[in-house]
Amino acid sequence: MNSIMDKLYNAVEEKGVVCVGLDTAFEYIPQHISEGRSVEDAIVKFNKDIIDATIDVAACFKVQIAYYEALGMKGMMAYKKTLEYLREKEAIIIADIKRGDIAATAKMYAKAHFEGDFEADFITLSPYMGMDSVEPYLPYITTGKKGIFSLVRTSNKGAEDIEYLDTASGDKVYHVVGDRLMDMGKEYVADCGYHPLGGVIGCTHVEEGKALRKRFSNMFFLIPGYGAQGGKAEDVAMYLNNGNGGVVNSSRGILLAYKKDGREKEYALCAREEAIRMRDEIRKAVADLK
Ligand SMILES: O=C(O)c1cc(=O)[nH]c(=O)n1[C@@H]1O[C@H](COP(=O)(O)O)[C@@H](O)[C@H]1O
Repeated sequence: MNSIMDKLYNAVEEKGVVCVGLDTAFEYIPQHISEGRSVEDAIVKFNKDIIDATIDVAACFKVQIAYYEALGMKGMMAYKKTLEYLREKEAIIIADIKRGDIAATAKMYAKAHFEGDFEADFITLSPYMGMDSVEPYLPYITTGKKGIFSLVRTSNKGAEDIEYLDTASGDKVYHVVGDRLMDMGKEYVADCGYHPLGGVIGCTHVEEGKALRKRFSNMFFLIPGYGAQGGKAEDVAMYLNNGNGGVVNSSRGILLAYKKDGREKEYALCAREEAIRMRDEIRKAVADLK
């Protein structure tokens, strides 16, 4: 069986590491698109254009649910239609929902985002309620069709507040989280060598890149922080294994690429150019590491 991890691994081999972040704030949409359309239609039109323009150069798409939830029902309709379109195009979908709750509730989140209107291939989780808050997702993971990305070491400054705390063993809290995921994931390692309990590892603290890659050798990384948050291709290259083993998200950097040269009418083409530039820059950084 071609599991979701094998699909993601193969997509990276074929298309590179770029994960296009559909964090579509309504104000990002150029006026000629939003004018005369409902909020829902404008978001869907913008997202479809970005998807069409980047699908052959993106390993996957990450849809950040907050941007849609913030708009109420019309936002959630746009979210549903965006996921439907991605599925129609056979794109790999990461739903960035960052859930974390007791097992009974987590079971409902799993159903909500691995089935039905909001079905995605991967979802993001916050593991801070412990591994019993992650276990309810396993029935979906055992099918080989679904996976998760749990926060491990995030890209924000506040990562230092809790994730960086020292534990009695000398490890940081984020090491312990990663170890637990590695332990839980070992039963599910796919043919490509990675298991579907991936980790979110921001690329804004470069000094740890190599160490994390070594310690969590068969954990697939979702790497945010490139571009708008200051992460560089040289940093990202260290979080990868020969250019695979992770996908690198860029949201604002891709969606707002048109603003740099005031090319509003060409927003989709600008997104494509930026995704290609990013892909090639990271490929070069990986090659330079060797
Ligand atoms: O889980 C995430 O995706 C995530 C984790 C993290 O540590 N940092 C982080 O920025 N993110 C997400 O990655 C995206 C980054 O967006 P840009 O900074 O615009 O590229 C947003 O959707 C964030 O919610």
